[in-house]
Amino acid sequence: MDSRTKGKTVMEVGGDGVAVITLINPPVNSLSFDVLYNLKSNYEEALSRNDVKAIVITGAKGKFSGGFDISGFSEIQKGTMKEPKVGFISIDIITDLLEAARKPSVAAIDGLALGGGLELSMACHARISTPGAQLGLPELQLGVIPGFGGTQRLPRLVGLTKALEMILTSKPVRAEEGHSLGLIDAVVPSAELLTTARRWALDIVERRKPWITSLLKTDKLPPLGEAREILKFARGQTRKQAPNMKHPLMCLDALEMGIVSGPRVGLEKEAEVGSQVISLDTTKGLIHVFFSQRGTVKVPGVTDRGLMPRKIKKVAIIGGGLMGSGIATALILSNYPVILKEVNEKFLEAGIGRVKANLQSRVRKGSMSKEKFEKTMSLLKGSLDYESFRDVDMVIEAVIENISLKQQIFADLEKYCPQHCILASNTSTIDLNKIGERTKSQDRIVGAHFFSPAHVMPLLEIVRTNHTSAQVIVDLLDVGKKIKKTPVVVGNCTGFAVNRMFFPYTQAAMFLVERGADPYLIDSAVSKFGMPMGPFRLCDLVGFGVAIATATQFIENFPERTYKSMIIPLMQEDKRAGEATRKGFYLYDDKRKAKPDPELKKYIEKARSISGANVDPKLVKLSEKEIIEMTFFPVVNEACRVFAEGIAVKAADLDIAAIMGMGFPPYRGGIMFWADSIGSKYIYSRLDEWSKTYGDFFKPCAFLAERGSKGAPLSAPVEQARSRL
Ligand SMILES: C[C@H](O)CC(=O)SCCNC(=O)CCNC(=O)[C@H](O)C(C)(C)COP(=O)(O)OP(=O)(O)OC[C@H]1O[C@@H](n2cnc3c(N)ncnc32)[C@H](O)[C@@H]1OP(=O)(O)O
Repeated sequence: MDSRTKGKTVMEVGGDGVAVITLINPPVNSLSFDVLYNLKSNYEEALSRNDVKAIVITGAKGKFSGGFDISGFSEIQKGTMKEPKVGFISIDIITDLLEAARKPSVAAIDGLALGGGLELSMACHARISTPGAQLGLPELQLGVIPGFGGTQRLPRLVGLTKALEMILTSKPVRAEEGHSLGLIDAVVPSAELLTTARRWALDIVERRKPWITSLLKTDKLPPLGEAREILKFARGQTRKQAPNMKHPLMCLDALEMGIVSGPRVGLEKEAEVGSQVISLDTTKGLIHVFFSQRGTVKVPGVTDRGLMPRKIKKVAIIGGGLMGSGIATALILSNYPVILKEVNEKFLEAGIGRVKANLQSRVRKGSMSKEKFEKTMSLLKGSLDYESFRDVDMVIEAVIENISLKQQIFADLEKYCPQHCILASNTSTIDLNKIGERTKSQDRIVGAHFFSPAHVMPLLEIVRTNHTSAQVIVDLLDVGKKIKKTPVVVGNCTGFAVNRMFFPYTQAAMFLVERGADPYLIDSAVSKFGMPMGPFRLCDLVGFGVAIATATQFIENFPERTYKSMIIPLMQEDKRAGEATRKGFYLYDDKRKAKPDPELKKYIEKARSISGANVDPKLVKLSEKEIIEMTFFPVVNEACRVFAEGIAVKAADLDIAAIMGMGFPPYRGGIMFWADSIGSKYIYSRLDEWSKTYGDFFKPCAFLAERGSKGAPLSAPVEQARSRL
């Protein structure tokens, strides 16, 4: 393969008259323009050759295709690649050359057919699949739309409602379900895939099997009036669920056009919309997230050294509280045998009870069978001492945030655990060097910071000190992958990446409220921006105990830039501690529904009198845009510090950490990507102005000042920074 080309196809014509075209573009046989143009040439040749009666398309090495080559979108966005004529791939090649050909095509699907891969197969006249293959149109998740005819062919094959579900949720179905839906014609074992597909193709030629053109099917489509109602409902839901995104509605436009005006017009609309969405900001953000998420496991100096992960056969967890039990749940769900250690029978029972409850909720929702529940629970053993730690490969400490307690635990672990055992702490804020002060084997100490609830939240912050060995990081990256978390490797500091970046977020909100801004308007603006909830609702959710403990760590470590507000401590004095006490910034009813509380004013006024802050008429009337800037630019500022200090190796890691750890909207690409979309110059100038008026809390850091003065992107690599990693 030419090093400049991306992938190819090969065609082999058998003595039976079937031309087998294989898509080759490792690792997922994505459809790059090179692959697509090769496919076109193969078709032209196959159609002109007298010895070819039918065509089978398949993918190399057990994968049909993961869809269009997503890096092609990035290149079009950057202008480094020219987009082909609108409709060239979907209409000229896939529809007019392939689907309308005089010779039939059969798709032989192994492993997966996603996005453009499934669309290509739907233009074939039959689809044969291996068991368990994943079939789906996940394009909306990337900010694009199915652009190779998927908006037209999927509803015609599986019906409108199911097609909408598959497209709008981006969730794939398995081959077996695809078969019952009519998307797949037969499911056969991998070893029989090609022979079945060849025979099927010849059967179509001989008219022993039907020659079906998906685009012309109408039997699965509802009558027009009903279709319009279904689409109207889908639009309403989409507007509610994705209010800041245009592309899902644009996708529905293409789908509806095909139903109302016929599939050819639909294809044209799809091609037009497909081209328009590429330049949307939300699309740029989502595509950046796709690659950044996969990039977190590439850690320079660690994953490029040829180290292989060691097998972790057994894990011990110390502490069965909310975090410990959540981590235990995540591990046993991925088949790791786990020992859960507690200090007494009562706590141990409670810890095991929490794990049980986590799994039972899956049984109740129908996502886990009773047998699987029993089997999974059998992987968990309780313990009150360290005797059973003699053969564990990894320990995760998850006790309360008390430094001397953790130091004692780590010193004990060194005595009981085998030499190779990884010693991890789930601390969310405490410096790991302090935790390991009384431990000799510093190279085995690492942070494994999960987010609550640990069995649900997708992020795992892997924290390394100057001493942590590369092997330990490689091992933990592998565990992270096995328990289906996205790991981000960060350096050691108070709060690590996520908590540190986001500590100014709540503080900025407190600052604004003490100066007269309405907390409920702040929450509403932040929710509209795309966060799952605003800062005040979040404080209520995590509870004021946690909020105060975290704030204390920051006040101690970064006093020069901490805004100290008394609002939370004053409320806590009155036994208002958040959602758990049914009162915090909001009042909560039996169903935990939040409603504003007029009494809140009292606490704000009292806090104001303690801090000596005055109501500022400018801040009372902030627009939503200004609220977002004043709450998130301090976050950007802290993210810049984290990046400049080398706590994160890549700005993109901070994007993923913000999205997965704090719920920053993925379609904004993450905190640094979003900041760059606004521009460092503007962010710097706003923070600089506020710091002059309101103090050092807003003071731009040196990194931001330097990049802002030049208008340079914040995400560009830090060359000179002394990495702490
Ligand atoms: C016009 C059309 O309608 C538009 C489209 O088709 S858009 C594309 C639609 N397809 C998708 O969204 C599928 C995206 N891919 C995936 O979901 C997953 O990669 C997968 C399920 C295919 C495989 O998952 P998994 O085995 O865990 O491997 P994963 O780590 O995700 O990917 C392996 C590599 O393939 C790359 N890759 C996967 N799909 C790709 C694609 N469609 N284009 C380019 N690269 C792709 C990944 O970036 C990664 O590269 P790396 O090793 O250099 O980091």
